[in-house]
Amino acid sequence: MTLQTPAPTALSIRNAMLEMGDGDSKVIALDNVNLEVAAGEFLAIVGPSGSGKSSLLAVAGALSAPDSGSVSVNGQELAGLSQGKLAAFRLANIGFVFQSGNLIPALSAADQLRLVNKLSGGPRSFDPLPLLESVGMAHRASNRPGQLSGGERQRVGIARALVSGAKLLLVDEPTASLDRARSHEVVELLARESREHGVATIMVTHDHEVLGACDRVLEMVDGKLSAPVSVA
Ligand SMILES: Nc1ncnc2c1ncn2[C@@H]1O[C@H](COP(=O)(O)OP(=O)(O)OP(=O)(O)O)[C@@H](O)[C@H]1O
Repeated sequence: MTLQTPAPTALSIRNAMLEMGDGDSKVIALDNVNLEVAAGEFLAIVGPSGSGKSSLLAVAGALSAPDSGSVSVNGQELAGLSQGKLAAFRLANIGFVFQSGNLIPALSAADQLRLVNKLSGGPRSFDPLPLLESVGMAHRASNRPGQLSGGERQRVGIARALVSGAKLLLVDEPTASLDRARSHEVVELLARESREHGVATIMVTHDHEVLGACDRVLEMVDGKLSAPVSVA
């Protein structure tokens, strides 16, 4: 009999509460949220507009602190870290991928990755090609974003998010501007990168067509995370 060691927890959120706005327009964006995501797991979060999905990504990514509750990433409790330490921790441990890929227009695909390596204090000998190769973009390494399709930009954005060896990847609506075939390609790529690199990936999406590639799907409603959603 082989005993499998459980994958380490990459993200742990406990009893997180977050209010947004003030006075009469105050809303509870996160209402006692509890979430654990294991290394290598690909989790999708769905839910209506305004239900708190972006707020959850912001808290998981150390971009906002919850009003109460705790967040830890790779075993590091985030509360109590100074702003400087938090920024360095974020750069080394958390990758972000946004809707449009969020690439810098003037830089080639290879230079997008080189810049992140430099900012995160990576090795001088860093070679962007293997990562670009892993997302199927090595042949476009010297192209700038304006010379790439939406799906290709997303691939470069995913490679860039993995440059510093981040073990937590936060992905916001990666397929919003893509057609069905490219959406599937991008989400399959996220699934593969999560598995192969042991990265915990949380993807917020409205695109129910791509949920089959995810290990787990949760729904957010009125700031609360529901039980798992079946995607069978
Ligand atoms: N800067 C802000 N000031 C006040 N309220 C805010 C602010 N940002 C978000 N909210 C409110 O917090 C709640 C959660 O918003 P959030 O952006 O997390 O939802 P979402 O599920 O990501 O929505 P969408 O799917 O439309 O992107 C909403 O009621 C929203 O109106």
